[in-house]
Amino acid sequence: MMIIDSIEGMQELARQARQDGKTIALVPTMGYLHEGHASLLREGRNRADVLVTSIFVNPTQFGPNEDYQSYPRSLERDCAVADASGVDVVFAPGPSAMYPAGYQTYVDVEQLTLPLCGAARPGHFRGVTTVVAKLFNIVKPHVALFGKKDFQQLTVIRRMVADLNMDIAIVGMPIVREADGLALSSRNAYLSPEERSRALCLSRALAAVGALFTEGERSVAVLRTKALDVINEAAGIIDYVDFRHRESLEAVAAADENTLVALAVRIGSTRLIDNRILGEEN
Ligand SMILES: Nc1ncnc2c1ncn2[C@@H]1O[C@H](COP(=O)(O)OP(=O)(O)OP(=O)(O)O)[C@@H](O)[C@H]1O
Ligand SMILES: CC(C)(CO)[C@@H](O)C(=O)[O-]
Ligand code: BAL
Repeated sequence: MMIIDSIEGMQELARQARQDGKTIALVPTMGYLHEGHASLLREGRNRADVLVTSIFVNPTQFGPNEDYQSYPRSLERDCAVADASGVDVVFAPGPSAMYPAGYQTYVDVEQLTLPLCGAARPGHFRGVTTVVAKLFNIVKPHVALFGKKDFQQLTVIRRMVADLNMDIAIVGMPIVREADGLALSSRNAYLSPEERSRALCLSRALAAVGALFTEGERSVAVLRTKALDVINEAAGIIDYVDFRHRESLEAVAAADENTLVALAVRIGSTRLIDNRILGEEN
């Protein structure tokens, strides 16, 4: 496995691979890799000749009062996970290589970034789409894989790829959870043992909503109240609990199989997200 930190080095490797007729898969990450990332890497391994993962904590997607500085980082550990998952190249550029002095170009997807995490984190998706577009230009993948845990991010990236005619297949991967239901997240590392157990309210709220839906309940007001009850009981601070169409992300008043239930909750100072589609298992 190679570790590349220079943009030119990565571009040259990608250019050569394409010239040799090889396909490239990219799994973009912010590092501190866990089993959720590993599931994306294993699928990427199946889908292309050359598997690249990027590790870059992207400053432009963090707000001024967010956790850019404290975000967990461990390149050595990440390289071990990447290697064990069949990665050929870890691309780990520094912030000044990605955003040199004078940098002033951004990619903005409009309506899809207005609700949910876009409303809660102004400017977040502008940073995400910008860095993902840059990574696509540097790594030149044929296919890129993203987790459904960040469901809105996946939707926004699909829109960007379609709107800007990027010739890249986007693959959405299922949410990987701990045995008790907690969605794996690098930010879980911030949780104390007591917070870790309260953090189960996210997946439990989604399960409770799913169970009511299966029993026939379709009123978003009723389903939402159920989720709020579960989260409030665990003293979670609600950022949003929202019911939206899975593709348009428009708000719905009555739930159906295509309804996305998305939530963001703070447990102590840690902000966690989770979601489910009502017609699906996960
Ligand atoms: N539990 C998970 N299951 C499936 N995919 C995941 C999971 N967690 C993260 N991913 C995916 O891995 C990719 C990189 O995500 P990222 O590095 O931000 O990890 P993260 O654990 O989501 O971190 P954070 O704590 O910042 O939310 C994204 O496409 C994300 O959706
Ligand atoms: C896609 C991404 C790597 C862009 O920085 C990030 O938002 C993430 O890890 O989900
Ligand atoms: N997984 C999305 C990255 C972020 O929260 O900034």
